Amino acid sequence: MTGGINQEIEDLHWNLGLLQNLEVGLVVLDRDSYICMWNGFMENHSGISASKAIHQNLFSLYPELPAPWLQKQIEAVLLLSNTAYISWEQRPYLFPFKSHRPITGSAPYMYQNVTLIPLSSPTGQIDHIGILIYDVTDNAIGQQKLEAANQQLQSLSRTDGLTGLNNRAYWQECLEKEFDRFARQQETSSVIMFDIDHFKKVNDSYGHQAGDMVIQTIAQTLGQYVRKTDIAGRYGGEEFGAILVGTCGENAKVFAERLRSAVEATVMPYGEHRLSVTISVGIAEVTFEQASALEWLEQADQALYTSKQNGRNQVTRFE
Ligand SMILES: Nc1nc2c(ncn2[C@@H]2O[C@H](COP(=O)(O)OP(=O)(O)OP(=O)(O)O)[C@@H](O)[C@H]2O)c(=O)[nH]1
Repeated sequence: MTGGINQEIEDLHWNLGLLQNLEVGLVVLDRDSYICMWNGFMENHSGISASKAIHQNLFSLYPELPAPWLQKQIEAVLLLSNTAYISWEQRPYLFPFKSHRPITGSAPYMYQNVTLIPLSSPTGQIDHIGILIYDVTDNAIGQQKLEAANQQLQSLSRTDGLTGLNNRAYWQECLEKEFDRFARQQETSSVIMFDIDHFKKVNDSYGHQAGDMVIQTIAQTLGQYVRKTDIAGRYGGEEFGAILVGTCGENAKVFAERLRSAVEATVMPYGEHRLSVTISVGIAEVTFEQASALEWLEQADQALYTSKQNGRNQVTRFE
């Protein structure tokens, strides 16, 4: 019998030793949030010894904690007798511990997953709560880096390399979205397409590099003229498009005329040369008669063709 008790005490001693040295934070609170256990991990990262922490109210000891939120979580765990998990994605950390990992030196604090466990007494009553703090800084930083890389990749896959505008595939995707939005919300929009006039001559006379520089300059002008909500793109070699969100055909014509005259007035120095070009523009407003975004685009393209036919350097609205 005595041996049994001795064995139990020994087991308890071992268990406490393990909990004390666990690479996980362990805090046990009573129903009034007074600390009953504060393991080595908590001591190391908080700088507060167990002898100082135990018998203290957690929220008095740690005023930085999000008290109303944590109290609500604790109450729910005690009431429902259910374990609660809080991931770093919901709340990056509970205890404001510094990150000590050398490879994640960029993390200002330790990211934490937190588990709240209801603890029952020998009589079966839930009168304590265990808080486990897992240091997930490496995972969190890894995931954040991956997300940033994905975002960068996505942005690259949508961007035209020469001009920095949206590329054709992404721009067309936006046009389709705008067409669907019109079907749902009936808010008008217009699309403009434009093409640099006699661009072949620029390449032939000054070389491909000069041609590229002209394309970049026109793209910049377009970028300066569109609103933040508009979507500008490079459709092809020297052809551009812009979705003028919430703009009727009449106002799109005013916009296009301004853009046309700005391009005409732009002088582009290239070596000892001063280059200038003009653009032909086509406009189409979205309508219920169009069966698809493609038909909407084709109407703008037809209007652009009319501008070319009628002598270039002009704006035509599809009627
Ligand atoms: N420098 C450069 N040239 C390009 C690029 N993409 C297409 N081009 C050139 O753009 C020219 C387009 O010529 P065309 O389609 O005949 O039209 P244009 O000379 O502009 O004449 P119009 O459109 O009828 O006024 C071709 O010479 C293409 O090689 C590019 O990225 N850079």
